[in-house]
Amino acid sequence: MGSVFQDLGVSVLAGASEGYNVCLFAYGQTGSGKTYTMMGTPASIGLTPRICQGLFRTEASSPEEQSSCRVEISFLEIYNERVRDLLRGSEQKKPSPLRVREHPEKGPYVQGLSQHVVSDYKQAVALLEEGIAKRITAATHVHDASSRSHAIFSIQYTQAILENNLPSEIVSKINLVDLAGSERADPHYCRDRITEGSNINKSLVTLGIVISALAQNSQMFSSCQSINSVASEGEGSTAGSQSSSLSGGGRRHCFIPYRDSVLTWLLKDSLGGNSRTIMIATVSPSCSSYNETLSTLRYAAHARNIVNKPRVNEDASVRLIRELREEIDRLKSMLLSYEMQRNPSPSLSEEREGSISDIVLQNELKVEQLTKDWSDRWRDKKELLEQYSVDINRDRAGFLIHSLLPHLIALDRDVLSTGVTFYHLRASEGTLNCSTDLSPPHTTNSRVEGEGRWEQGECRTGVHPPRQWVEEQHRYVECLREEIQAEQRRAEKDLEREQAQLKQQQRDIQQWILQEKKRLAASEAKGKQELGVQTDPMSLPHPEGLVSEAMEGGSSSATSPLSSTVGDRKRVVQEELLKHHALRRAESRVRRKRLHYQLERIAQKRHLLEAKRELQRLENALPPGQDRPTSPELGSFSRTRGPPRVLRRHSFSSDILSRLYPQHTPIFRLVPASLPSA
Ligand SMILES: Nc1ncnc2c1ncn2[C@@H]1O[C@H](COP(=O)(O)OP(=O)(O)OP(=O)(O)O)[C@@H](O)[C@H]1O
Repeated sequence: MGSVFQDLGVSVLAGASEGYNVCLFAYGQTGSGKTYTMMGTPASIGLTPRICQGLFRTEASSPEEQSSCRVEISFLEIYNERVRDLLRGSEQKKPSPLRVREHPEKGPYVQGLSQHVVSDYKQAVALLEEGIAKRITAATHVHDASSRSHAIFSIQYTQAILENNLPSEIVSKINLVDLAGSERADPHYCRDRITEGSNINKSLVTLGIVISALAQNSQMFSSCQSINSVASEGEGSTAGSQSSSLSGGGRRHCFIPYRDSVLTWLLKDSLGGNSRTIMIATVSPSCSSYNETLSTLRYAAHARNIVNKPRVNEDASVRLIRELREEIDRLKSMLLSYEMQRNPSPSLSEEREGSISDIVLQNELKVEQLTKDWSDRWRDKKELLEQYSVDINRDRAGFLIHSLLPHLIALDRDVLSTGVTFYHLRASEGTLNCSTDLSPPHTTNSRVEGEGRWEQGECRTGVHPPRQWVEEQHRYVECLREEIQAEQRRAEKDLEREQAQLKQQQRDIQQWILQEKKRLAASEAKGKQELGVQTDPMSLPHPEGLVSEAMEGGSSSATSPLSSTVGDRKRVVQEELLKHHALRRAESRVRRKRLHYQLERIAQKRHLLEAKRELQRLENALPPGQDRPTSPELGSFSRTRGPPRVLRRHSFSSDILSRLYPQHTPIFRLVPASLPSA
C-alpha cells in the first residue's frame, strides 16, 4: 500500500498544495480491492487516511509563521441514485435524501451536506471511520461485505500566506471516490439486491459513457489543434477559426450526459473540468474474471485519453490584489521611462506623469485596504474556528457549537460561502435579560419533593400546579416584555446616534473638499501671477470631485507650468480617498449593528413567546374554579413601569437549583418524586 501511496497519493498532495482540485477514484469489479485501496484496513492503511496524514504533515512542516491552513471534510454515499450524508447525526431512522444542485460558476454540489472543520489527523480519521461504519454493505456471491454504494470523501483544503505584505489564498478540493463494484445480476438475489445492482450498474454505465465521450472530445480537440497549427503555418491564421463545435472531419463534439446519473453529475468537474484526476483500475487475478478485467481495462484506456483543464483556485480578492500590484508595477515602470526620456513637450509629459502617478497612488491605497480586509477576514475566521468547535450543518440543526457564552449565529445564505457570523449577547447584572438564556423554561427538568407528575399542561396524578407558580410566571412574562421594550428603545437611540454621526461625517468631508478646492485654486492663481501668466477664471478647479479631476490631470495644471502644486494636489487626493474610505467603514459598521439588534430582538421575542406558552399551560392546568391570575396584584404589577426586577423563585429555593439555573429562569416541569428525601 505504501508504494501505491508513493505513486499516486504523493501527487494528490502535491496538486492540492499548489491549489488544484484533485480527484482520485477506484474502479473495478466487485471484490477486486477498491475499498481496500481507498480506505484500507487497520493493518494496512488505505490511500484516504494516508492523504489526510500527508495534509497535516505538510501543514506542520510549513516554516512560515504567517501561513495558515484550513481543512474541511464531508463524506457522502450515493445509494440507489440517492445521496446520503455519512457524517450526519443518526437520530433520524430514515434520513431524507439530499438534493444535488448546480451552481452556475462552482458547478454541482449537494445541498445541506455537512462540512466538518478538522484540525488534526485524528479528527479526520475519526470522521472517515464514522462514515465507513454507516456505509451500506451487503453480502454478494463473490464478496461478503460488498459496498453497495458509491462513496465520496471530500476534503476542502484552504491555504493562506501573507508574504511581504502580499496575501495569497488558494483552495483545493480533493475528492476521494470508492465506487461500488460492477457485477453481473444474479437471479438468486432478493429484489432489494437486484434493484441495488441495477442502480449501481446504471451509474457505472453512465460513467463509462461520460468517460468515452470526454475521451472522444479530447481526441477531437487535439487533432483539431494539430490541423489548425499546420493550416496556420501554411495559409495564415484564418484557417482554423471554425473549430469550436466542428472537428477537423466535420464531426460535432459529443454531448456529455453528466446528469444521467447522480455519480457523474457530482463528479462533473472531476471528470471533465477543473481537476487533476487519477483513476485506479482494480482487477482480479482470477481467470474466471477475464471478461470483467477486460472491461475494466477498456474503461481505464478510455479514461487515459481525457484531457482536463485544471487551474489554481485563487481567492477573488487576492487575485484582485495581485492584478492591482501588477498594474502598479507596470505604471511605475512607465513613469520611470518618462523620467528617463523627457519628450519635447514638457507640459504634456508633466500632465501625463501627474495622471499616471495619481492612478498609482489610488491603486496603492486600494491594495493596502484590500490586503488589510483580507488579513482581518482570515484572522477572524481562524480565531473563530480555534475558539469554537464548529460542525457546519451537522445534526439537522444547522450546526453545533460548543460555547459556554450566549450567542446568536448568522449564516451566509450563499451555499458556497463559509461565512458564519457569531453574535455574543450581553448579560446584564441585576436585570432580566432574556436574550442571555435561549433555552425555554419548560425544557428544564427538576425534582420537587412530595409533588406528583405534572407535564405539558396535563395533570397526570390529580396534582395541580400551585397558583403561586402561575402568578410568578405571569410576572416573569411581564418583565420580559418590559425588558424587550427597553432594549428596543436603547437600540433605536443608539442607531439614531450612529446615523447622525454618519451624516456629520459626510458634511465634514464635503466642507473639507470645498475648502481644499478653494485653497488649491488660490495657490495656483498666485503661482500664475508670480510667473506673469494671465489667470483664466474658467480654468479653476471645478468644486466637485477632486479625485476625478486630479485623475484627469486638472485643467489648470494642463496649461500651467506650476509643478509645485502637483504634489499638493496629490496629497489632497490621498487624504480625500482616506476620508471616503473611513466613511464607508463607518456605514458598514452601522449596518452590522442594525443586523445585530434585529437578531437579538428575534431571540428575545422567541423567548417571550415560550414564556407565554408556559403561562398558558400553567393556567390551563389550574384546578377548576380557580381564577386566572388577572388579580389586582398582577394588574398593578403590569401597570408599574419601573426597571425590571429579579424575581425570587421561592417555590424552588434549593441551593443546588439556584446554582444550576439563572435566577430568572422559572422551572415548572416535574418528574415523579423518586428521590430520597433531603
Ligand atoms: N491487495 C490486497 N491485499 C490483501 N487483501 C486484499 C487486497 N485487495 C483486496 N483485498 C481483500 O479482498 C476483499 C475484497 O476487497 P474490497 O472490499 O476492497 O473489494 P471491493 O472492490 O471494494 O468490493 P465491492 O465493490 O464489492 O465493495 C477484502 O477482504 C480485502 O481485504
